[in-house]
Parts: sequence; structure tokens; C-alpha cells
Amino acid sequence: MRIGVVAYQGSFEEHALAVKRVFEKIGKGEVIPVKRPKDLDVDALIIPGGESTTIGQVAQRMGLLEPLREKVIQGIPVLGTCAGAIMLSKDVIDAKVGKKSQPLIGVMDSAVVRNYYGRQRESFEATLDLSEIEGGKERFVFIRAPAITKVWGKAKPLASLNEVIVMAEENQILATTFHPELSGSTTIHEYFVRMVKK
Ligand SMILES: NC(=O)CC[C@H](N)C(=O)O
Repeated sequence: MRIGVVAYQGSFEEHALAVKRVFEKIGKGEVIPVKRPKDLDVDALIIPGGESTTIGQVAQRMGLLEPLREKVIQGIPVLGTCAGAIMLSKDVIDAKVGKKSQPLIGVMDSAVVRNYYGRQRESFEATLDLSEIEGGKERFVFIRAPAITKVWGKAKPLASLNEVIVMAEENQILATTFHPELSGSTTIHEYFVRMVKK
């Protein structure tokens, strides 16, 4: 199994490490940094947290955005965390400035509000109940996190925090508003690898 991690900006190295830890457990697998369309020869993709405007603009400039969107539409499994979840969502607004145009993949039936938690709580830790993906209660970090304010169609919520959706999936798309790659736990990455195997 080859998992590609979009590697322009943000926490792509931490994602690569988390995936490598899962691959060590199951005995095989390769992590590929994805920067150009030619890097897209992979079985699954991760779009990391960072700054969604930056990741989107660089992806557009590198000619990656269109082929990436094509791949996701064709059904490649994809995990988007934080900025990655923003990139995947169809409906994106910023908590402060509202609608603002930015390059997106825009395929998931979800509405996202960027920087939802505002200034005081720009970054915080919270305990999440992962029972929907056969996990327990774990602590995760939220960094200037968005919120998934709505899902529709085939998208369904997998975890919430104070009634705000923090993890959702739609077919082979998995989105989290928090940073599983910074938690030291590999529960989310293991779940994603199981999705890829299906
Ligand atoms: N940690 C993150 O990925 C933050 C996301 C960032 N606030 C954005 O809107 O793109």
C-alpha cells in the first residue's frame, strides 16, 4: 500500500510518521510525499493541517489541484485534517470574514466554518469519543480549527465536541477538524488504513 501525503506546508511530516507507525504494525506500506501530479500514483492520500489558503494556492500553482480533485472524485481514499478538511468541503466560510474565494477540492457534502473557535481558544485540547470508529476516549489538539457545521447526502458525522462535528466521513473521504498526527495515537490513521484496504 502506498499512501501519499500532500507535502507543501503544515504537518505533513507528522502524518508521514503516524502512517509509518501503522505500516510497521502491519508489516508493509510506503509513504510518498506528494507535490506534483506525477506523485499521485498512490492508493490513498492525506491532506494535512496547515493553512488551507496556502495549501490550495500552492497546489493550484503546481498543477496538482485538478488531478487531485479528479482522483478523489474517482474514489481514492482521502484523509483531510484541519486545513485538509477545509480543502475537501463543498461549502467553506470564514468565521470572521464570511465567504472568501480560495482554491478548494470541494467534493465532500459538508459545510465548514474556518477559524470557528476564534481567538481565545485558537488552540486547545479536548477529549473525543471515538466509539463510532471502534476507538475509546482520546485527547486531541485543535489548532485554529474549523468546525463542520453541517453534513448532508452520504456524509455522516463520526465524532462531535459540544454538539459540533469534528470528524465526518463520506464514502472513502474522512475529515477531521483536529490533528490526529500530533496526538501520539494512531487510532485515526489505523482507521484510515482500514478504509484503504476495503
Ligand atoms: N491547523 C489548521 O490546519 C488550521 C486551519 C487554518 N485555520 C485554515 O483556515 O486553513
